[in-house]
Parts: sequence; structure tokens; C-alpha cells
Amino acid sequence: MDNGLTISVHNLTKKYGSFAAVNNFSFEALPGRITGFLGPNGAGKTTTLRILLGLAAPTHGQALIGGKRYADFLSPGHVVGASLDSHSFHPGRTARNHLRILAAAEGTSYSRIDEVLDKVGLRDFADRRVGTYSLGMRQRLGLAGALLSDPSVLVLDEPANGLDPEGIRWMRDLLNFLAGQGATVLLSSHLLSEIQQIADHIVIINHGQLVAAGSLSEIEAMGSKHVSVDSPHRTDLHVALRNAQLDVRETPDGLEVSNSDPTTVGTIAFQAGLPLSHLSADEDGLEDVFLGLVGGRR
Ligand SMILES: Nc1ncnc2c1ncn2[C@@H]1O[C@H](COP(=O)(O)OP(=O)(O)OP(=O)(O)O)[C@@H](O)[C@H]1O
Repeated sequence: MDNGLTISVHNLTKKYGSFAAVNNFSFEALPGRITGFLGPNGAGKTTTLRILLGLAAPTHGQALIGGKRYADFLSPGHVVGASLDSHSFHPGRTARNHLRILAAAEGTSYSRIDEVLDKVGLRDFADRRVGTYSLGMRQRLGLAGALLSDPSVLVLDEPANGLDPEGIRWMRDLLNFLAGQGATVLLSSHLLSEIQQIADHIVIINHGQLVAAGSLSEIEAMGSKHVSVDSPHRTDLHVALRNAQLDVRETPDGLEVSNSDPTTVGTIAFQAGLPLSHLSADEDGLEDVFLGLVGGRR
């Protein structure tokens, strides 16, 4: 495998009639990283990946791999491995036949077929018709196809969909190994829990537009910090904190004070002669940050 190339999406727009499925969207996915492409259903992920892989034309902007369009590579399959739709396999073909057809199209030696079947754990099922495969097995076959010509860039649309927790761990280990060898890995999902387990960087899209990009910890740090506090005299405490010009709201468990710290809140309670039953500094978790960014905050 060669060293991975940078995926760069620049001011990408894709319109269907007057509707912009992707709207002036930019991001980069770098070699040596697993970049998770996250967004709710209909956010524009598949449209972006289809443009990146030359399957749809942009209305404006560019989606490039190592500075080139997919179609500009002489043997794109040897540079970019992709798995877009795990339902698109011919159900009457065996996995081995499916990979033979791909290998012939990409000019890749048939000897790679058993290697990739081993890698994805499908060797024992290679001669079964794909129509009998579970969704998880089809995902593994999609990955086998993506890996066939030993590309240094992997583009995977919802690859963890249908995998059980052990399958997700297996995929994380395999992609981590490839990224460790320098591959560029871009995978999409609408589920934060999947991305969180597999990727180290995330790009979040909503309504066709970028809403955030960074490492998992950078995205998490975008969450709000607040103080949770409670007292047997909750109403009096609420009044005392409001009188101190703090931003307070009542929750089922007590009071939540934004943009403050436990010392300030504790001092105000002490000065008002109010005992406390709880005082802690809390931060939004990644899920709260994600839901806040895509407008689905609980
Ligand atoms: N060929 C098309 N014609 C018209 N609208 C389309 C077409 N393809 C996609 N869209 C619309 O563009 C928007 C983005 O779709 P896209 O499939 O890219 O979303 P997604 O983020 O991949 O969603 P999901 O997680 O559900 O797969 C959706 O509103 C979809 O209905």
C-alpha cells in the first residue's frame, strides 16, 4: 500500500432542482487518520461521497483525492477503495465470484481474493450466494471489495450498519491498522455511537452544510459547561442565584447554572444561608454536543 492521499472537499454544492442536498460544504480527511463523516438521515453524506467517487457531478465546487478528481486516476481502484451500498450485490453470485468480477475490472490478481476474504473473515462463506448473507456479512464483503486492490484511500458509506458490537470492534481494529500504515480512511454514519467507537476525527454535516470538524475531544470541548446544584430550599436558592445575575434553569434533579463555577455558586448559597444537598461541575457529553449541533437536543 502506498501512502494515503488527502481527501479535500472544497465549497461543494449539489442541487437537485432548487433543493441543495449539499451546500457550499468543505472539509479534509488526512492520511493516517480515520475520519468519521457524521450527520442525520438526509444530511448529504451519500451525495458527497458519490461526488467524491465520480458517481455524480457537483453543481459547484470540487471533491478531490490527492488534488485529483476520481475520474482523473488511470486505475482509480488501486488508489481508492470504496463501499457504498451493501444492498447492491447480485444476490445470485457468490462472494468469490463478486470479487473475481471486481478484480478483473481493476486488473488485480485473483490471488488477492483469498487474502481479502481472510482479512474480513468471510473465507468460509466465500462460495455461498450473497443472497443468503446477513447484513453484517454483506458489509464485510463490501469492505473486502474496497480492500481488493490494496488502495491507500478508503471511502466507506455506513460500513458499521448491521454489525454487532464485536463486528464494530473488529472493523475498528482493521481500519486502525490500515490508518497506522498511512491509509486515509473516511467513513460515514448517522450514528454518533458508531463513529465514536471507530473514528478519531469527525466531520459533522447537517442540511448539506458543515456544522463542526475536529478530533473527538475538540468536538466534545464545544459542549457547554455548567454547575449542577440543589438545596432542600430549592426555590430560595433559585432566587438567590438569579439575584446574583446568574443564568439558572430548573431541571428534574435540581438547578443548572450556565457559565459559572462551583465556588461562585457555593459562595452565593452560603451568603444566603442556604444549605446544599448537591454541588458539581458538569460538561455536556459528545452526544449532547452532537444533538445540539444538528438541532435535536433532548
Ligand atoms: N437523486 C436525487 N434526487 C433528488 N433528491 C436527492 C437525490 N439524492 C439525494 N437527494 C436528497 O438529498 C438529500 C441528501 O441525501 P443523502 O442521501 O446525501 O443523505 P445522507 O446524509 O446520506 O442520508 P442517510 O443517512 O439517510 O443515507 C436528501 O434530502 C435526499 O432526499
